[in-house]
Amino acid sequence: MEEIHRLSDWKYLDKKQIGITCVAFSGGQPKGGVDLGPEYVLKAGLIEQLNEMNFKTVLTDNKIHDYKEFFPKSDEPIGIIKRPRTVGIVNKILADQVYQHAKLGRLALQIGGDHSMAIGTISGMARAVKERLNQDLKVIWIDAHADINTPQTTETGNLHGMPVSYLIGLTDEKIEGLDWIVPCLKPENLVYIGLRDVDKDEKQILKKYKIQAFSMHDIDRYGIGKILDMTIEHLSKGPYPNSPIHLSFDIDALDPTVAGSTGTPVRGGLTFREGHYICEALHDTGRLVGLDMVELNPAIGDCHEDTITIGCSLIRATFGESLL
Ligand SMILES: NC(=[NH2+])NCCC[C@H](N)C(=O)O
Ligand SMILES: [Mn+2]
Ligand SMILES: [Mn+2]
Repeated sequence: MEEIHRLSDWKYLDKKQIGITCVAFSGGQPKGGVDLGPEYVLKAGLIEQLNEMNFKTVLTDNKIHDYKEFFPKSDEPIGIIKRPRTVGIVNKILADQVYQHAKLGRLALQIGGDHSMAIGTISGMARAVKERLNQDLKVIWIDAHADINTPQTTETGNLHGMPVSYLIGLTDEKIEGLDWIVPCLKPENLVYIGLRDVDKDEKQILKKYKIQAFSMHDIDRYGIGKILDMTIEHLSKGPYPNSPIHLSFDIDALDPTVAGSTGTPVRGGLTFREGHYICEALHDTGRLVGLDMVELNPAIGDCHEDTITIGCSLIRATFGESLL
C-alpha cells in the first residue's frame, strides 16, 4: 500500500521514486524521428543509470507510448493549426499519466517527443500540486524558443510552438481537441532560460505579461550561475517561497555543436556545462517535482548518439548525480 503522506508541504514527495512516461509523439511538428527519442534514451541505459543512483523507477504501463490507438481517424487543420485533435487527445491522456505518478508522490520524468507534450505534462503536474498542496506550480522552460505562440500569432501552425500559451490561457478561441485544456500556469510563475529565436509576436506577449525571460545575451552578460540565482529568486516570490518546480528542457536550448539532433536547431546556444549547471542548480533547490526532456530527434544529424547521451546526463544531473 502507498504510504500516506503529509499534505502540508511538498516533503511528502518520495524523492526516491521516479515515474517515467515515454512519449513517442511527433504530431506537434512536421519532422519524423522525434518520436524515436524515448526508445533511444531507454536503449542508452537511462533506467539502469537511475537505478544505479538508487531510484526506484516506475515506467508508465511498462511501455513506450505512441498513443496511436487514440488518434482520430482524420485530423484536418483548423485554420493554420495542424493536427489539433491528435495533439489534444495525446496531451489529455499524458496529463492523466503524469498526474497519477505525482499524486502518489513520485517525481515525474517525461521523455519526448516534441514540446507540444508539455501541455499534458504541466497540466497533470499542476493538477496534482493544486490538489495536494493547494499551491501553484512553478515552471522553468529551457529552450532556444519561447513556444508561446497563440493560434492567432503562429506562423507555422505547429503546436510545439504554442504549449505555453495554452498553459497560461492566452487564447479564448476553442479549437476542437484542445478545448479540454484548463489554464494552470500564471505568467509570474514561469522563467525562460536560453532564448534566442523568438517570433515578433511572441516578444510582445513576453512583454505584455511581464514574463521573466533570460536570453543567451543575458547568459553572456551575467554568467549561468547568476542567471540561476535570479531564476530561483524569481520563483521564490509570493506566499509559498518553496513551492514545487517543474523543469521543461528542450534539447535545442543547447548549442547545435553540442546536441545537434533536434528539429529546430539555432546557433549560439548553451554549452554542455551551462546545460548541466542548470539541472544541478535546480536539483539543489530540493523543489523539483517534474522534468520533461524533449525534442531529441535521432533521425537528424550524424552524431545523434551525443545528443541522446547528453539527454541522459542532463536527466541524471537533474535527479542529483553528484560530480564528486
Ligand atoms: N519546441 C520547439 N522546438 N519549438 C519551435 C517553435 C518555432 C516557431 N516559433 C514556431 O512557432 O513554430
Ligand atoms: Mn526549442
Ligand atoms: Mn521547445
